[in-house]
Amino acid sequence: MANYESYKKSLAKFGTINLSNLIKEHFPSNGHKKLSCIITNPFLTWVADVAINHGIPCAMFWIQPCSLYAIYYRFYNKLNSFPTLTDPDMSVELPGLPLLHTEDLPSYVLPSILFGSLPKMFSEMFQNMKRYKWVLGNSFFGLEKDAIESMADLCPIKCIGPLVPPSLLGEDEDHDRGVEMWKAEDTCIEWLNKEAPSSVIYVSFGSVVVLSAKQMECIAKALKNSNSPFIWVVKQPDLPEPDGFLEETKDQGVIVSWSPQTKVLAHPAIACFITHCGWNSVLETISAGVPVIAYPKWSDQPTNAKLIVDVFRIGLRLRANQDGIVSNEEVERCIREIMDGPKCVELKSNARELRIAAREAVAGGGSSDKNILLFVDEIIESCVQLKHAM
Ligand SMILES: O=c1ccn([C@@H]2O[C@H](COP(=O)(O)OP(=O)(O)O[C@H]3O[C@H](CO)[C@@H](O)[C@H](O)[C@H]3O)[C@@H](O)[C@H]2O)c(=O)[nH]1
Repeated sequence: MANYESYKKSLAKFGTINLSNLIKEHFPSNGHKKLSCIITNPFLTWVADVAINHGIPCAMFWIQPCSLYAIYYRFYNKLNSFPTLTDPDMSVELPGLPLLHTEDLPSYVLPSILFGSLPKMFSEMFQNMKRYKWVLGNSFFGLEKDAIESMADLCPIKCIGPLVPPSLLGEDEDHDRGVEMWKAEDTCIEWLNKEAPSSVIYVSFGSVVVLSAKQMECIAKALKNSNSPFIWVVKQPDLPEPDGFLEETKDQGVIVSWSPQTKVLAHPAIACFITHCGWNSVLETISAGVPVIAYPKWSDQPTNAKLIVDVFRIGLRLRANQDGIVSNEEVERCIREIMDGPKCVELKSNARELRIAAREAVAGGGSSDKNILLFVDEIIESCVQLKHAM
């Protein structure tokens, strides 16, 4: 953590100097080329200060759900009541959101985790939102309508998402751009091609979460007992496994260290996604129309799981026992329920509807498309105003 703190400080110090130099060099104040806007993410708060110092309007691109934006804004500006050390289990009632119990709140607003580098940064940022002329969100209006509307008079957020590879939204794969964090094992797609439609469980916990050996064993046992084909992304070098798991499941599933996730989710053989609920994974599963088994760990993930179950209505949530472990029986229960249970049809149908809604949002004339055009118009407008003021 000490290293992370000094890394952050040095990034802010040298980032400020370098970005300022870059602007001075390429867009000098007496030159004819002007920077009309800087877009930054929420984790580089110093970028907004550089932009202000150079008289350039700044937009913040919020990369988690708008619901989280609303929660943090209200929390850090003390607009509503949140759990405290003396009342740690209170439920939180906020406009545009379902009633949030402690287990649904982002971990950073919990009284036990209030301190640390990220809460400090969020606190400074959310109390200084005037530095941003625009806040853009990686979501879409139809998905989080109530939360978005609840912020309209406070500090509006305009959604321009979902920002997922175009192939997930029905476009040609050639249009996909982006960087892969790690080299994906594409062979799992060949394996998927041989599986029946809607039969495969996909399991992945994103780039950060690492599960305990005990937890991995429970998941392994559940996958084996489900008798369903599976793809499981395991980043740890050693897979803690119950005796004989690899041998006994060699014809049932595939374990990869990193998958081509968006291609996997778009594949017709996928039936459901067991996920830690990172927001990118959530947007990807929504765009692919795949129902979810939610296993949130920290940060925004508990709230994302709440949204998945109670707002988007496309999934189920795993419950941990008193030791903090999700048992294999619990995982098996949710697998049975999502594959075959009474709610299965409804969850699938809701997921299909959201898939359509996501495509409509980014298509010409859709809500996200309109917002991005509006954003561009406003940038042009602010350039004109600046010119007149000079
Ligand atoms: O085998 C894999 C596993 C994941 N992915 C990709 O990796 C990304 C993972 O992103 P996300 O689902 O958001 O998870 P994290 O990497 O854990 O994201 C962090 O950042 C997110 C955005 O702020 C937060 O929502 C999460 O809580 C936080 O853990 C996605 O695009 C996946 O498609 C792959 O390509 N292959």
